[in-house]
Amino acid sequence: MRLVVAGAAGRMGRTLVQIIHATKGATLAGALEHDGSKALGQDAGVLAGIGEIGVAVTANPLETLVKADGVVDFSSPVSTVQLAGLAAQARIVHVIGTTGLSAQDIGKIDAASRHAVIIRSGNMSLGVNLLAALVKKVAATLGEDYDVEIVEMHHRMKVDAPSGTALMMGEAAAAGRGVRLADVSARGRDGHTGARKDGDIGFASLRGGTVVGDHDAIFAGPGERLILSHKAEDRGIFARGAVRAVLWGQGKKPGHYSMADVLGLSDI
Ligand SMILES: NC(=O)C1=CN([C@@H]2O[C@H](COP(=O)(O)OP(=O)(O)OC[C@H]3O[C@@H](n4cnc5c(N)ncnc54)[C@H](OP(=O)(O)O)[C@@H]3O)[C@@H](O)[C@H]2O)C=CC1
Ligand SMILES: O=C(O)C1=N[C@H](C(=O)O)C[C@H](O)C1
Repeated sequence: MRLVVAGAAGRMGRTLVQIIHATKGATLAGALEHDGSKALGQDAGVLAGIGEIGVAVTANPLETLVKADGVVDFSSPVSTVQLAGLAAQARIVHVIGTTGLSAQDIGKIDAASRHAVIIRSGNMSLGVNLLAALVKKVAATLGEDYDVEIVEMHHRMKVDAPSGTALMMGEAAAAGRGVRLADVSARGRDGHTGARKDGDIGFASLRGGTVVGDHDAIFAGPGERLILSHKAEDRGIFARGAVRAVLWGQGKKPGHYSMADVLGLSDI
């Protein structure tokens, strides 16, 4: 499968170039960055630390996508929404790892998925997707006597909060309780907030150093706490998941899929 990496000079982009290069059945057909990026014209393999592979970074998405079967995209919300439209025109698979998307952005991605196979997840790792299924089950079992708080920590360069993974955990807990996350979400507590509201799902975000991604879903009940935890140690877990997703997507019907679909976890 001929693949394009969007955000090719970024932390995830460089990891993806390494993983695609090492994956049988996948070849790197293009590397995208934004207009004005310092990486334009550089070899994507050199940027990724694997030596020259003959794929230069460009800022021409249309020209690049028409020569590909799929695009793996960990870039920025503006770029991801634009690429979803172009992937739909080119009828190729679009894997979206970008987080910090607004409801409006997701609406546009939904519209593009009428013509393209789009696989989107706030976290592409096997461990986190399994954890989300467990969070749903535990939330359904414990009910509202146990307060749910989601705590995440990431490296100092991360630009969005709460993380996409934290929101996935929140969605899973809300689904387990049969409520909408938007109705019960408590974010950014500060000052005299009053006591916690029954049924709230709370979020707290920490930033610092080089932390790849830590997430805890805490169920705090009367006299005990249950904590479901995931610690990412290497970005390779996200990149391998994304490559697995794009290969899975080839030949599927157009639609907006999740990593749970790819991993066969949707029914848990
Ligand atoms: N779903 C998952 O499993 C995971 C998701 N992520 C998410 O992926 C995204 C990227 O993360 P990370 O790699 O750490 O971030 P980086 O900032 O290191 O990488 C993003 C890259 O995309 C580039 N970019 C910005 N705009 C465009 C554009 N219009 N076209 C092409 N490239 C563009 C950036 O360029 P510049 O720096 O010059 O702005 C940068 O090189 C984030 O949203 C993050 O939360 C991260 C890890 C796992
Ligand atoms: O920006 C990151 O680094 C990460 N982003 C994703 C998120 O927002 O949850 C996934 C992972 O935690 C790393």
